[in-house]
Amino acid sequence: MVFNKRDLEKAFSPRRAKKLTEKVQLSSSESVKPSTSGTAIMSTQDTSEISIKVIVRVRPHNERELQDNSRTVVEVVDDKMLIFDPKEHETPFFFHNVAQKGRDMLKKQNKQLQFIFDRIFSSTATNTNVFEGSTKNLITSLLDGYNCSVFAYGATGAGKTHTMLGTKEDLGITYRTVAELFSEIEKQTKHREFHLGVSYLEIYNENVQDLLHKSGQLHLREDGRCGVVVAGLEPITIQSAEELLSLLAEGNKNRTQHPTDANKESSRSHAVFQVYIKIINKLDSQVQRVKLSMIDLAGSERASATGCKGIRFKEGANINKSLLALGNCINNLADGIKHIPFRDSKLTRLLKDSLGGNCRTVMIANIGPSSLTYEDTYNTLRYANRAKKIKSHAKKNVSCEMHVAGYIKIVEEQKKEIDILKSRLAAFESGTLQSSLANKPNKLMLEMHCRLTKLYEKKKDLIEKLLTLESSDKILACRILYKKDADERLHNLTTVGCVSVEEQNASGKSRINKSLHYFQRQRDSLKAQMQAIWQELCSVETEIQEINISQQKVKSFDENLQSKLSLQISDIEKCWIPNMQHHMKKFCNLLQCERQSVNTIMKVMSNTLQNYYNIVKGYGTMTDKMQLEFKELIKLLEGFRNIKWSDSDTINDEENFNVFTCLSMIGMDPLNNPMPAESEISETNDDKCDDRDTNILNSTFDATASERNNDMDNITNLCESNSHENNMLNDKFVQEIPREKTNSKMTPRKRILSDKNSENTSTPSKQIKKQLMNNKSTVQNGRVGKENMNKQKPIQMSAKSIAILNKLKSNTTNFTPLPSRHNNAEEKTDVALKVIRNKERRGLMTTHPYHKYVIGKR
Ligand SMILES: Nc1ncnc2c1ncn2[C@@H]1O[C@H](COP(=O)(O)OP(=O)(O)OP(=O)(O)O)[C@@H](O)[C@H]1O
Repeated sequence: MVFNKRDLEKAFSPRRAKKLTEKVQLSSSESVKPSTSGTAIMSTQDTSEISIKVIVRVRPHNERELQDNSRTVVEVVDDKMLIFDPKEHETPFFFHNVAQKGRDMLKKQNKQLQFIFDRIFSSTATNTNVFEGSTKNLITSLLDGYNCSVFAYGATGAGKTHTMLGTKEDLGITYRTVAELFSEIEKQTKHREFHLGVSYLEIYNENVQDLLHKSGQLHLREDGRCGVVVAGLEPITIQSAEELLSLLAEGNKNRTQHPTDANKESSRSHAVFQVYIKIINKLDSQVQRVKLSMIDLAGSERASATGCKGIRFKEGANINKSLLALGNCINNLADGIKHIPFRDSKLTRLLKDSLGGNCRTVMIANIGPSSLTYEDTYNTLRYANRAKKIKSHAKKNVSCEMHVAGYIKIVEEQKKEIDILKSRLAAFESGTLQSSLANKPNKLMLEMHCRLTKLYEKKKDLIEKLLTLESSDKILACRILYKKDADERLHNLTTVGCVSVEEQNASGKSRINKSLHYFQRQRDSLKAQMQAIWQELCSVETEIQEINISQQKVKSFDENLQSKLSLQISDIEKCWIPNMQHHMKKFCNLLQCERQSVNTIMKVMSNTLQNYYNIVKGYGTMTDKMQLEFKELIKLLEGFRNIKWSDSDTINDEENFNVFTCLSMIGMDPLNNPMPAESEISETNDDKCDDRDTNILNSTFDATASERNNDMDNITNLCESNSHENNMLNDKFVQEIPREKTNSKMTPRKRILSDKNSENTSTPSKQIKKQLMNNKSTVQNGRVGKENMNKQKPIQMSAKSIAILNKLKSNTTNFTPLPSRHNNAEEKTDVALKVIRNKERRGLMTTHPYHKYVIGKR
């Protein structure tokens, strides 16, 4: 069957199209509004529907058209609108030399049809312009995974081949598109891998032939996955756009071309150039397969125009047949009719994807400008106008291989994970789990950890309280020690010889005893508090150990929880340090106070002794021995501090020293240690006062006795190195030493001074009594030096003073008093001494001067 112009016009008749549109509008609720801008307005919500992009290109006049002086029937208004068969500039019609109104009735009326397309290229446009306005943007879609098609339609000699293939001077859009493709691929090779293959085939007389291989007739096959494929077609891999050029040239050689009246190089077949691209994403191994089809259709032709006969005529008929099928498909697609007759021709079967399927399509309608091709141009424009309404359903191509590979990968990973979990579960059930899973805290573990945290907090709190109490206890023990020292000093000075019990009681001894009792009561209270805290601490420690044991039976804590507990334990151990520091501060303050007291005592005693010395000397009762004793005393006073300091290095009983200075750390492990106070102070409650004091101060006396005994030993040694005349003084110290040195408990005090080495065999008390009587007589006889009389008049003196006085009296040698230091402290001391002496004289003194002074100072 040969199709002529009437058949084609019928196929693309706007009237027919109108009827079909009305039918569709009645049968479908979806309405398609006519496009006025070249872009169809989609009424559906399916955004994947996109219209075919329709581009019109007007070729320039060819030689024949120019020679015939034909009229231009296409006027390009702008890049989107043209007017077909525009009105001509009318020359006036004259009848009998009179210009007539109205048109020339002999002339055909101009159609003046306005067409709007996506893009219109005038006759001056180059292939570069066409490429940039048509297929350049397709490359992005192509590499995004969309199939793309470009086909050139038009009458024979309208410039389809020129647009698609071009010339050497002006390469066509096929080459330019592939060149752009390679350019884009080059930019994406870092993340994606590309494999390109090209094929070039022709449909000639309804036969499919491979233009790049001599393969004979090929057959089209429907593939459910990939659509229509050409069986036996062998794509050729290319690496650059330049390779494509040679391939196209080679293919074109094989293409069926014959000269016709309309076109010297008329293509008698539909040429289909396809680029197959396999894209592999390097990151996730995703594979995409896309296809770019570029089709140079054979031109529709009128037999009269081509002048073809015979074979050429048959060719033309086949061409028209396939184009007619294409027109029918386009009409149905544009009208939204479900049945599309793709199978009517091999061309439509091959273009199935490009027109109505998964593809982004660009149609380039080529037209001639001349009135000589008036009908062809008109038909082509109507054809293109219909094609605008076609909507394709483009979607991204994602290879099934990617899904399978992805699923395989996921399945393998999950299998590995299941194996790991199974092995962990087995280990957990067998109780040998050491993995990180085993250490993950569960609810029970978290509860245990929470309880342990609270217990450790409580333990720290209790230990801090215990250390505070222990510090207070040690300070109290030290104060008791100093009180005992004061008592001893007082005792030595007030219980000499004839001093009565009343006088002794009237001294500061009873007050000291009261203080001692008070301190002891305080220590008892502290001890009771420590006892309570200690018991609480023991119960907390027991609970901690129980939790630890039960927790270890289940499983150990994970690293995080364990490190938190370790931190708490470390905090508990460290809390000893600030408490110890605080205790040392208090202890040093106490030592400083005591040192000041002792210094004051020494000053006062030195002044007193000097006064007495002067009195005795004034009375002329100073003996040599007294004077020697005085000198030795001065020597001792001078060197006393030095000896003290050097002795501090000789402390060898470190444990006893630590009793006062160091706080114990046994609270850290209460279950394996006794309470701090119990470890240091023995419990005996025999006597009320002395024994009790002794018990309380067991540790205290041990420490200080040792220390002091060292002092005494040193002093003794020093004295022995001098002369035998020091013996009396030595004996004085020596007889005190055994009380502290040999007994941990305080022994009853010896109140009689003995001097075995003394020439005088009488007891010191007797001597004192004797001397006291002598002094009394001396005083009564008024033999008192004027100087001394002016300063003081001793009427009543304490027994100790009298004893010292007698000693001084026995010293007959002259002694120059030490130069007094004129400073404020000494002046104050002198004033205090005067007050004391006056009291002594009046017999009003009820306490020891030192004691009163010191108390007043404090
Ligand atoms: N835009 C243009 N600029 C310059 N010359 C053109 C242009 N378009 C077409 N021609 C020329 O017109 C002639 C016919 O063009 P072409 O062969 O491309 O037509 P065709 O549509 O492919 O015809 P057929 O369908 O018969 O193959 C050629 O000699 C070509 O060089």
